[in-house]
Amino acid sequence: MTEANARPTIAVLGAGKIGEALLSGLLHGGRSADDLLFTERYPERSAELTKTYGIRCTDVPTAAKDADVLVVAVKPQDIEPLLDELAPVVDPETLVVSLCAGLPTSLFERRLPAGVPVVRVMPNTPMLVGEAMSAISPGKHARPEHLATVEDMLSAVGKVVRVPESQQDAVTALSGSGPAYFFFLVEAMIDAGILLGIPRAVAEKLIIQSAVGAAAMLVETGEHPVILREAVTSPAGTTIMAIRELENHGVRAALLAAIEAARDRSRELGAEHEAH
Ligand SMILES: NC(=O)C1=CN([C@@H]2O[C@H](COP(=O)(O)OP(=O)(O)OC[C@H]3O[C@@H](n4cnc5c(N)ncnc54)[C@H](OP(=O)(O)O)[C@@H]3O)[C@@H](O)[C@H]2O)C=CC1
Ligand SMILES: O=C(O)[C@@H]1CCC=N1
Repeated sequence: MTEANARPTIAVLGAGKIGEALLSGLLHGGRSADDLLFTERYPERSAELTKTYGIRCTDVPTAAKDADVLVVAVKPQDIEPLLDELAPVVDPETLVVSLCAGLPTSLFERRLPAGVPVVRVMPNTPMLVGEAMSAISPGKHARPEHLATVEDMLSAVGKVVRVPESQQDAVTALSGSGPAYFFFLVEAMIDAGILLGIPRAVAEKLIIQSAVGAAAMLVETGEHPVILREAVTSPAGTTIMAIRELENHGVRAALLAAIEAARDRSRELGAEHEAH
């Protein structure tokens, strides 16, 4: 890849949930299957992905030779053997992009050839439908053109922001895990519908469309969530009775504590690799 705007060949190392979401999102965003590669541990999984997306599965040395961008998408707990495999074969010019929660760019810089550019990314699974929120941070050797390449890749599957790497553990807790909190809320609200005697299919429709509508209002009006909530909350009406129960049960405090715990776990995942 020589021209600044040329499409790089991208290899996803570890095509699990987020790796598959990236491959699928890139294809939907117009990338050609010929410009994509992936590695996987089990032949059944590789065959399934190749059948679904028409993308070639390869091994780590071939990915390192053929790709301009190596996207590391294994679990943080699986990083060490992958770094052992990559270190002898990766070219110091190849851009390494890590999607791994908690792992600092310095880990990759220490274990891979000197000078290799590394960009740390925290995406999320709405990537599958082109609605990811990704935050990117450059490592020591990543230059503006590397960040531009990563931004170009990720803007095909959603929105992208740049953050200092010191904020990545917090970002992981907020938007990386964020979709899970919304799914949890939707699941609980559907249960409430069942409690009130609404058939499951109807409860699902009511709640999912309410979630879609609320998200669209946040995006399209640009209003603060407090203003939007106040517009739903009529004096002495139904909503305020529910809000009182949410406050009585400490839902706001629970969210603050939950997101802080997720941030702490991200830090812990990084610290587990400090000795290596
Ligand atoms: N899921 C999410 O919402 C998000 C995840 N992330 C990050 O993305 C990374 C992947 O997460 P997720 O997709 O959920 O995890 P998965 O376990 O679904 O995906 C990881 C995949 O990599 C495979 N794998 C492990 N080691 C190797 C190897 N050496 N070579 C090739 N393939 C390998 C795994 O195989 P096997 O199944 O056999 O272990 C698995 O298929 C994590 O680091 C996580 O922190 C970031 C943002 C959001
Ligand atoms: O749960 C996790 O560790 C990963 C990182 C962010 C979302 N999923």
